[in-house]
Amino acid sequence: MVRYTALKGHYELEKTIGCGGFAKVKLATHILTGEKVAIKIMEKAHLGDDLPRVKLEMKALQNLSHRHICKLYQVIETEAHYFMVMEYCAGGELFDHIGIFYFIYIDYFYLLLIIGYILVEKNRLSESEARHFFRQIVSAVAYLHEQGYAHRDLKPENVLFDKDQTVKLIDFGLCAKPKEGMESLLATSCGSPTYAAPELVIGKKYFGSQVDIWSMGVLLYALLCGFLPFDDSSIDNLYRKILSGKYDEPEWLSRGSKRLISSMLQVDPNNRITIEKLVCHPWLTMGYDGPVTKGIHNFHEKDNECISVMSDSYRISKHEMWKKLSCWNYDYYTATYLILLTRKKRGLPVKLVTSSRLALKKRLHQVTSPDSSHCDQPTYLISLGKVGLMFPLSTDINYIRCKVVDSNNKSVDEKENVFDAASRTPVRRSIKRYRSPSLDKAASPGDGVSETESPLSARKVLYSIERGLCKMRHVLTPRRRYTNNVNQPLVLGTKGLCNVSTTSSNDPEQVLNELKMALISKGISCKQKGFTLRGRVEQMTRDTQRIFGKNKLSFELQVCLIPVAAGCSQQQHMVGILRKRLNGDTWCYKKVCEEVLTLAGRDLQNSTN
Ligand SMILES: Nc1ncnc2c1ncn2[C@@H]1O[C@H](COP(=O)(O)OP(=O)(O)OP(=O)(O)O)[C@@H](O)[C@H]1O
Repeated sequence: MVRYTALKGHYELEKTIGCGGFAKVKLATHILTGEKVAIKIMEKAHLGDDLPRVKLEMKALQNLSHRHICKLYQVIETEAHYFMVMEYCAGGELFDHIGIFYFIYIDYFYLLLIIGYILVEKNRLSESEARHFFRQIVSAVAYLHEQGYAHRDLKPENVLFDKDQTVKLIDFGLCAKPKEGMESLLATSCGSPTYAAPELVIGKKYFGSQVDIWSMGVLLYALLCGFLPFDDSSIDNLYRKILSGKYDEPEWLSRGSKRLISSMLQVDPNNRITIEKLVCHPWLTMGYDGPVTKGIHNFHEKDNECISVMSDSYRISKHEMWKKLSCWNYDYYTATYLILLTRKKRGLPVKLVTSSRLALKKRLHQVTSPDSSHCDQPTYLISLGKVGLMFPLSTDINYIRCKVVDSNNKSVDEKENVFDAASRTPVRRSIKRYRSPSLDKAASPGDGVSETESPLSARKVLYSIERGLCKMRHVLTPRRRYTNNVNQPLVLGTKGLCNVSTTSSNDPEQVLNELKMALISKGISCKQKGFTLRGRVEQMTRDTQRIFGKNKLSFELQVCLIPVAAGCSQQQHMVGILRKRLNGDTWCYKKVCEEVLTLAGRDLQNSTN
């Protein structure tokens, strides 16, 4: 794994959650607040001519502050990389709401259950669901246009959800802010072909606001229909369809939604609905008090509580703290402040990890060399001057064994602590002392080193660390997920299951095996880590091309458990498949998932009949 030293001490990196044409996006924890963040990592060497695009995205996000636009917290530039630390959108992509609806069934006994699932899991949204999400998208785009920006890459992949299912717009790499305002024409052809307006397709000059309206029309159509209005595997045919402006109107669309879609998908941009009219369109206001709201968040506001918490933590006056913050440098101060403010707006406590906890965490970050020879759990050596301290580092430690070692890594003392899970206090179980010949040699008689005593410095270190061990366990344990063992299926909560396909199987291993077989038989290379399969469509055979087009794609399918009721036992869980697109076209991803899940379902049924 690549180590990014610029993030050390401030963020703890976790898994990769997305890849784009320019960036890798990783999940991370902001250490001071313990909040999850997404870090977009871009390698300068790979950016080439796209460097201005990255700079534009960073600048735009520093200026924009809206409830439905993913918030930027920090920008870090090193010799080799750009890092953008952003709000983490844990709820997946809008696309997951459009749905993948195949499921795995076992036998006829479950037929009724299956019919139930068919009714629940569908490939398009109801009008009221679509309205709920689309109002949020329109709100963000109206704000963008008001600020003089056009997004120019609106598509379902760029509409994410946070854990409360609130829409967050991402990927401002193609946005434009014309110097003379939104009334000036743009010339750069950009965006995804399927969502591109006719004027972009023919390479005419265009208004940014008008191409965004067209893309939103395509998006709304996809939400309500479950497929695209203009689609073709040949790009020439696709462009021909876009320029004709002709698309099917399925019979389930209401008259109101047909009218709205048609007003957005006007080939002549001058006939297209404007954003001012869109926010109060009757279809969008139906069932709501009024037009789409602005939803502006003033993140650069002065909040005395957040400043006070930070000034206490950094041990500087509130005045000094605000002076640093109000420069809006998008450094670690800005990140901490914006995260605290976000927490406050969500009604969560405004607090930081205390300095003693931080000191412990810092020591953890001094970890230099993993060593597994001393203990059945992995052991790490932390350098503390002349002596080192070794202890097993694990997130579910109920016991910690520390060992003081000399500069040659030889043990001079060892302690063992068993934590009483209820009281969270350490109970010393045994102390085993080592006699180190090297220390013996080095120690003068006055040092007090004897057969039964460790050197003073080592003892001091041990006792000081011992006091902290209880806290360390506290720091490490609360953030455990239900299970962090990759060899156990992940247990999901009951909320926000939009990207999970349910199955009626109760055997996660069996589902995993069938999925694996299905991937392989479709010619998709797959890597397994515990209950997660990472699939890659890369080397195109004629067969895979026929099914998936020429797109490259990577995605994850994770077999997980879904509790049927809160606090239920393992037997009362349903087995589900959590989907995550990592890279590549979403419609291709949808097709792949459908094919694989159907095939796995068929095989499962055969194996149990
Ligand atoms: N804040 C976030 N929270 C969760 N996931 C994210 C976040 N930002 C990005 N992602 C994931 O990472 C993927 C790539 O991010 P993004 O689109 O910003 O990268 P990019 O290189 O600019 O992409 P593109 O090639 O489409 O322009 C997204 O599709 C999404 O799945």
